[in-house]
Amino acid sequence: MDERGQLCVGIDPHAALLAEWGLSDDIGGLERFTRTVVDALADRVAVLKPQSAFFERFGSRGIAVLERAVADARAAGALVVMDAKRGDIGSTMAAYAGAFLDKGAPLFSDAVTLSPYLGYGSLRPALDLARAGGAGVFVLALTSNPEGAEIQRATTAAGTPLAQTVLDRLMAENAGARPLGSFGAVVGATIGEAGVDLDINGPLLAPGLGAQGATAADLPRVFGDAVGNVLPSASRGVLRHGPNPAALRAAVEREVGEIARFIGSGG
Ligand SMILES: O=C(O)c1cc(=O)[nH]c(=O)n1[C@@H]1O[C@H](COP(=O)(O)O)[C@@H](O)[C@H]1O
Repeated sequence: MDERGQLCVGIDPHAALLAEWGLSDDIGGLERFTRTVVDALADRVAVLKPQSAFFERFGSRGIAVLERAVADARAAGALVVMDAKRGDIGSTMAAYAGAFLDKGAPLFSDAVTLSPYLGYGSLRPALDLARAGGAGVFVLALTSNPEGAEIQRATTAAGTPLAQTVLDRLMAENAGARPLGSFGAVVGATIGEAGVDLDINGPLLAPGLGAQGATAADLPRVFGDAVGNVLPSASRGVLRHGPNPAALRAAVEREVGEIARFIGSGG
């Protein structure tokens, strides 16, 4: 983020975007779309975040496109966050961890998104494997969608919002790490004032810029003092500028500039 600016670009090959780019909604279109985004941006954005679902829908050939995108993006110097939002009982979580956080796995990524709503402790195998291998995780806390609050802001018997309990656990995970720990939280840029303590000594992935209506100007209000640790993320808001690589790069440059203007950083 210091070197390349505070922005994550999501790779979300929606059928509608493939059509806008003049591509067919098939494996050939998926491959072309993904290759274009990685070639245009992986040497300049801090983080690329492929959304696994858009690749899974094409079966094994889609997964092969995803594998290549991850490898190429990392080779070009971008960090890759695999947006898989996995969550399961611990024994199955160990297999998900193996799929995304084991250095020898075909989909090994720098970090993976996880859902803690089967209980934070169920994520332990992934947290441990990330720690052992120098990778990271982003755990959902307050998601960008309006439906999230009903669960995430519900309070425990002690009166603590559930999202705060997740953030507290992440803070404990990151204790003592400098400059930041590898155990991040997902907090949508769309949620208004967060109303929770975001001081987790870890990165805060903030999707919702662009297509979901948030802008860089919202970041200081949502994140307060933690805004320096925010990794704002946009998918469609950047991707809609394709397929011209120069236009994709220009869109990224504009967004990084806007973010720097409002949060005083940006590489
Ligand atoms: O984990 C995520 O990345 C995520 C968390 C969240 O709270 N909200 C959210 O939109 N996302 C993902 O971020 C991307 C947002 O895409 P756009 O709305 O096109 O920018 C999608 O891939 C979502 O799955």
